[in-house]
Amino acid sequence: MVESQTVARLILEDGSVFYGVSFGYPQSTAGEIVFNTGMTGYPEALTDPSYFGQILVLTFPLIGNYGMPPAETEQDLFKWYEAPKGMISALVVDDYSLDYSHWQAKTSLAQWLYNQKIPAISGIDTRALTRRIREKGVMLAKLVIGDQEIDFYDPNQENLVQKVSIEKPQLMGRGKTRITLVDCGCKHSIMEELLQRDVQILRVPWNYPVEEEKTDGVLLSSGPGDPALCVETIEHTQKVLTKGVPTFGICLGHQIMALAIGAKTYKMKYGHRGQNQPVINCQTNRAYITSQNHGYAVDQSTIPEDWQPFFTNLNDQTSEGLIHHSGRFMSTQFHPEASPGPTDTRFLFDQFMEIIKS
Ligand SMILES: NC(=O)CC[C@H](N)C(=O)O
Repeated sequence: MVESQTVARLILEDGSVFYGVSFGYPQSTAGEIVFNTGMTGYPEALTDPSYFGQILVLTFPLIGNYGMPPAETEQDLFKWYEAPKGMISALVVDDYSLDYSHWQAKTSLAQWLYNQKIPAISGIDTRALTRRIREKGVMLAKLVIGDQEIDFYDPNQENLVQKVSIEKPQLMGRGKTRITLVDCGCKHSIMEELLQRDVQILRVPWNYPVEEEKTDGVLLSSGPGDPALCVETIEHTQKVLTKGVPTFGICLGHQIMALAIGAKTYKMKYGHRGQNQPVINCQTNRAYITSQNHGYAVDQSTIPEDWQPFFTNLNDQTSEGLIHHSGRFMSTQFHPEASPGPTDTRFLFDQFMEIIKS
C-alpha cells in the first residue's frame, strides 16, 4: 500500500519528537536532517546526490501537487532528474498533496518514493521544525515508522562521495573541447551545461588520477558529505593545478579546490539550501540570486595570497567562490547550473570555456 496511514515519528538528536503520517516507503531510517527553502524543484532536490545520507525537510508547506516527471534520458543524462535514482534518506513535508496535476507528471510523489524505497512523513509543521534546526544547527535525526525502532546514524563520518561517484570512466558527447569531469556525485544538469558548449566529457570516478589525462579543462563536481574526507580527490586536484590545467570547481568541487591549495573548510551551523541565496561578484560588484545546497564552507581567511574571493554571500559573508590571480582556476559554492533555481549565473560555464580557449 502506498498511501499508508501509519503514524510516523521524526525524532531529533536533541530529543524533540514530531508526529505525522507515513507515506512513500514504510521503513524507518536515520541520517542528518537539513532543510531546503525552495518553493518548487522537489524532483531535482530528491535526486541530487549532494543530499545522500540526509533527511530532507521542505519548508514550503504544500508538496506533491505536480507529481514526478518521467525518467527520460538524452545522451545518457536524465532530463528531469539530477541522477538515475532518489538520493535523500527520507523526506519531511507539511501538507502532502494526494492529487497532482502537471502535463509532464508520470507518477505521484508518494508512488515514486515508494518505488525508490524512500520513506517520508507528512503532517509536520516544517516551519517550526526549521526554526529548531536553525537554533540548534543541523542534527542527526531518525524517521520512525510505527514501532520500527532504529538508531541514529551520522553520514558525515563516511566517505559518501565514493558511494555516489561512477565506477569507471565514461566518454560523453562529441564536442571539440575535452573536459575531464571528476564525478563526486555530479548533478546531471552540470553535464548538460557542458555538452551544450561543444564539449566532449570524460567523466571519471572521484579518485581518478586526473592529472595524467590529456585534457583541455577539469571540472570538479558537486557531491555529498564532508569535503575533507575526499583525500584522494584533493591530492589529484593539487597536481592538476600545479600543471596549470584550467579548472572549475562547483560546490563540493569549490571546497576540494580550496583544500587542495591549503585553505580550510568548516561545517556551517545549518548551511544554505534554497534558491534565493544572494551573492556578490567581488570583481565586478554585481549581485546575483543563486541556487545552493551545502552544509560546509571554505574559510575565506585561509586562502593563499595568489588567490582571491570570487563571490561572497551577501547574507552571511561566507565564501561563495575563489579565483586564482592567473584567471585559470575558479570555483563557486553556489550552483551555476541552477536546477532547480535561478539561472542567472549560467554564464560561468561560458566563462570557463573562454578560459580554456585563451
Ligand atoms: N552541493 C554540494 O556539492 C554540497 C557540498 C558539500 N557536501 C556540503 O554540504 O557542503
